[in-house]
Amino acid sequence: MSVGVLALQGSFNEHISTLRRLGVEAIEVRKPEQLDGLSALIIPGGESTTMAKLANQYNLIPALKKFGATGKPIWGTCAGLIFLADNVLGQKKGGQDLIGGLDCTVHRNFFGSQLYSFETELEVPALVEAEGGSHTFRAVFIRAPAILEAGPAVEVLADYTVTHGESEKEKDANGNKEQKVAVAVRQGNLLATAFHPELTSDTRWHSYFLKMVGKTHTSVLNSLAKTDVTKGLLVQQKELPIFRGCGQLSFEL
Ligand SMILES: NC(=O)CC[C@H](N)C(=O)O
Repeated sequence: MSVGVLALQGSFNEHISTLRRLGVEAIEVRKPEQLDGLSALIIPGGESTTMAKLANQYNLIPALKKFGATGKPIWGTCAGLIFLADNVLGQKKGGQDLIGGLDCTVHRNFFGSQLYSFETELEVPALVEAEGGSHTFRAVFIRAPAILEAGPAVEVLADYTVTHGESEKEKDANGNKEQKVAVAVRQGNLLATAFHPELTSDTRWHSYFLKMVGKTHTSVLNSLAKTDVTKGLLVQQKELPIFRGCGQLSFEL
């Protein structure tokens, strides 16, 4: 089994390291033909408009849509979630190419500009049930999107409540100060997270995805069972893009 990671821009290296650490063959995908024969695909975080432009240049959009139509698992993290959404609010003028398939409405920069990036402990019951470990997950939100509406086939795995400011402008469309949004969802073979599991040392989201991919791949499941997820930090916290001025993730406002 091999898992492709869209490697045009953003945090693809971190996904690849985590997959390899879990004993899985990880392939950088930059050309349509590199999707052939993959068991699954990860679309990393980064900047979705830039990624879409590059995907267009490499003639990848039709191939990505075709890959999605095969029903093979795809996991989108942050910008990857935007790529997978059927409906995106807050797009740049002229719009952007999307793969679609995930029946939801996503706000591209829901939490605001880069300054409003944050980390939090998220409750993710389905992840803990499947993978064990701590009852919360350290979630890194970097100029993150959020899922505002989801169709009936979409299972919400984690949500987050934001408190808007006092002014009328900052209340949501219904005048509420508090708003609960979904930040991790699953719809069949599509998994999407508004945050960046690849930037933490906790490999449970990757294991969860690999189990979606590898129900029939016992060798992978066996090697996952032997992996000690607590060993070694993938990225030291001080090195996260949020702190180092987005070296890896290039943002456009
Ligand atoms: N960290 C991220 O992937 C940010 C995504 C960003 N909001 C976008 O529009 O693409």
